[in-house]
Amino acid sequence: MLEISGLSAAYGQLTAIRDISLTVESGGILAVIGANGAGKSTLLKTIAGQLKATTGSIRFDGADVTALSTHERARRGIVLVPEGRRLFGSLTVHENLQIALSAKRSGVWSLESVYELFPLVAERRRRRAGDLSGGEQQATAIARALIANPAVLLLDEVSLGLAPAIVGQLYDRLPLILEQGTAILLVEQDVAQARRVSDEVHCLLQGRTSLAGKDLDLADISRAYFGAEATA
Ligand SMILES: Nc1ncnc2c1ncn2[C@@H]1O[C@H](COP(=O)(O)OP(=O)(O)OP(=O)(O)O)[C@@H](O)[C@H]1O
Repeated sequence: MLEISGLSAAYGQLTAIRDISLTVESGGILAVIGANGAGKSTLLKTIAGQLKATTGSIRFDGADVTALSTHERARRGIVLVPEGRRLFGSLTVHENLQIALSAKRSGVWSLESVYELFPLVAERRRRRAGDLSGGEQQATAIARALIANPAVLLLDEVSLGLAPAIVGQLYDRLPLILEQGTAILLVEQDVAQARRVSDEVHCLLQGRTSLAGKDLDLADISRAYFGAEATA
């Protein structure tokens, strides 16, 4: 469904990702791991169209979307939940979700069904988003993205700043999203979480793929994550 080939992207002179290739199938889940600054967020931003690719291609549902705008990619079903959640803090949870209705594609996800998926978000619907806990905000951000009925959901560091128990609860919802045929590409610094929830792990080191595959050995992941020198 999503096929990235030889993808590179840069901020001015700084090339942040180089020659990345990966594939995510419909209903599949792939986790991108790596240390701070490895290029994980850059990869998601480039796939979502917020950053222009300098080389390589992004194919989605059989079409080349590399040159399309963020808006057009979203219309086709590529939806990003950015790092930091970016909710409208002064609006209620319900209002934040209502805004997403304007970008709604057809599918099972609606206000009712995302409230069912995240009962805590439903309970907090009349609260200002800025007053919610980090976990509640993250659930709201995922709910907002789902309302668009994405074909592929890009999740940037769901666990950032959250207690492990909350992260576990959020990740436990993912199989219900995958069941609908949505693919998920997520970024995660926590290797154990990444391995637990994904079919496949893709490790970045200084912008390049250092390891990728299924059922990877922990020692290999550690070398790929930190670089060979760090573990030597
Ligand atoms: N807006 C930007 N302008 C310039 N350089 C940037 C920008 N955003 C990121 N970078 C640089 O690009 C590289 C990759 O950053 P990126 O945020 O993609 O890494 P990351 O793996 O997501 O790390 P983190 O876990 O810290 O978010 C880093 O060297 C970073 O300093």
